[in-house]
Amino acid sequence: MSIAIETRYSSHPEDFKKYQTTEIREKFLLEQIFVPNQITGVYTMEDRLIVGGINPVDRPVTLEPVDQLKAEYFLERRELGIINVGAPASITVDGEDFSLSHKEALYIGKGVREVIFHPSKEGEALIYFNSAPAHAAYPTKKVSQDDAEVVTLGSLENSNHRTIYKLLVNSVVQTCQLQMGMTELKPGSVWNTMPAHTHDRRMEAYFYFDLAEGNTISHYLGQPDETRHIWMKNHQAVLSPVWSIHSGAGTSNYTFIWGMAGENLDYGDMDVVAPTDLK
Ligand SMILES: O=C(O)C(=O)C[C@H](O)C(=O)CO
Ligand SMILES: [Zn+2]
Repeated sequence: MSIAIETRYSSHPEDFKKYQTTEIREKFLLEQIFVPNQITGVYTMEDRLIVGGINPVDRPVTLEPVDQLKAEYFLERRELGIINVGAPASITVDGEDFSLSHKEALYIGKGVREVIFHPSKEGEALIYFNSAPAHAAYPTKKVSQDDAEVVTLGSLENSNHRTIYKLLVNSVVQTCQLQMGMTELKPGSVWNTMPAHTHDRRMEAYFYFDLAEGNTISHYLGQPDETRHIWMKNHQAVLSPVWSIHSGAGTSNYTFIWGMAGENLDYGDMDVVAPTDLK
């Protein structure tokens, strides 16, 4: 079996206040997303999102059903969003071949029976994925940065100048509940999602990458008036329950992938927190 998905249960914000560093890391941090020739990830009970990485090195890796799903095949009742964070990748979806360049995305709909991830001929194949329960079968669609809805936010003066590429969002591709995109920080800027926000309607997961050797990111989580932090490395992911902010500051700039599932498909539905109200 080349797929290993760990179950993680939800946390109550009142309990979260009592967690020590180790418990915060065990419950929210995904330390090792990429394992050679494996699909590795977490099935979180936060909106039942599955978050993980795929790293085919010297043989193709197939998306097999996992026990948590009790399904004949992985996408029997689910949709899948993938973003290539490595070398040019090739993926076979029910017999059709797709090529993804670095930072390109692919939406794969419910009902697809076979997904195969191939080793890259040009370097390391590193594919990040999110999967959510789905009620309808929408077509598989490749989305590049040119197809994305793009917004630039922040400023160098505020150390938060960044470009948000909304890749798998409902203005670009039909999905059931999944939304995914990528935010690139400009050189000299280190803060993402500042001002911070929550959205009770959707949980979120982050995956940090393109962080230069020797650097780290302090990711902030918790209710706005009760925050904690997790020191994160390149190629690590973190879960954000609906009650939690999800913001971060790096010791240099970086890129991250955000993914959400839940009540609505409205990216702009956020409850923004003034920086001076954070505690
Ligand atoms: O830098 C940002 O701001 C973001 O990328 C925010 C995420 O897209 C997000 O949190 C969406 O809800
Ligand atoms: Zn958010």
